[in-house]
Amino acid sequence: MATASTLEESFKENPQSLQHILPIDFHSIQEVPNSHLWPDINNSSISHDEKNPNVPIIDLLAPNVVELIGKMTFCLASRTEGESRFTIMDSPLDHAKELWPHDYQIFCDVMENYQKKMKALSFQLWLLILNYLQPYSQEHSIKSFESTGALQLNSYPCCPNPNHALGLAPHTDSLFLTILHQTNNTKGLQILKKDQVWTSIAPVSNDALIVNVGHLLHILSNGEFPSVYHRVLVDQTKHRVSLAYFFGPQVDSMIVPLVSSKDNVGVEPKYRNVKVKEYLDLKAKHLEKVFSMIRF
Ligand SMILES: O=C(O)CCC(=O)C(=O)O
Ligand SMILES: [Fe+2]
Repeated sequence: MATASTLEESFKENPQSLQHILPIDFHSIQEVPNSHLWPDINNSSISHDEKNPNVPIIDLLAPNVVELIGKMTFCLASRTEGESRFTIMDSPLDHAKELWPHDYQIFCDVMENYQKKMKALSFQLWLLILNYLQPYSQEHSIKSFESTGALQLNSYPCCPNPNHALGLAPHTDSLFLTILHQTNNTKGLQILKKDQVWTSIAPVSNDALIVNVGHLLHILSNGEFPSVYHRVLVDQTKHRVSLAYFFGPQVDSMIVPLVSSKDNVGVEPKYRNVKVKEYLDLKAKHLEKVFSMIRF
């Protein structure tokens, strides 16, 4: 089998995460079909907490931004869900031409511009995080690594029975950071807090973005920036759309837990070194169990 050398090839080689998506016609259904029922969405051990959790809101222009970034304890992060997804890597041109043969340019321009802005923002956040993790490091190799990114457009149609269906099943994101924009002022995103309570993350304002830590940053930071389980609920009357920009390293990079900063002297790495490609393959096969597979 050919070895993937880009994120895009790696996604194509590992389509497992899409295998259990069963498309349904949202216009014709009156009830959630059995294939899409989730029996325990609001059961007692996993309750639905409406209060906004203690998610830090960080102004990137604040003078103490590096310190504030270090306080990020919640960050955002199977799918037989009632959701549609469209993933864009680099140019959406081919897909857009198929969808709108005569009118694809505006969409492409907006998407390319959005990706460019998200890439720049991700890189800015990435440097702040590295400055926090390794404040005294002269090591520039990880700071100047080649990044990759993908933009995913998520659409969650109204659902006749939102208590028995999920928009997106519980998962953690894989790469370094996900920058999420929720539109229409419609909530749906929930994170699993340490006490095992699912908690809604309502949109704060139109110009606030949600930053979610992915598994690879969790490993690189030796657990200092933990990735968080999250899922998406659906709504009976509101259609929700979100844009998730995934930012990460090239698939041939090696992720080595950073344990050499001043504060971390004497700290043992909790995870073994892992190549991004190997990690993505393991995650595609074993989903969330991948974490225990690379933990010491
Ligand atoms: O739609 C959302 O709020 C979350 C999307 C998400 O978690 C993902 O695309 O990985
Ligand atoms: Fe996610």
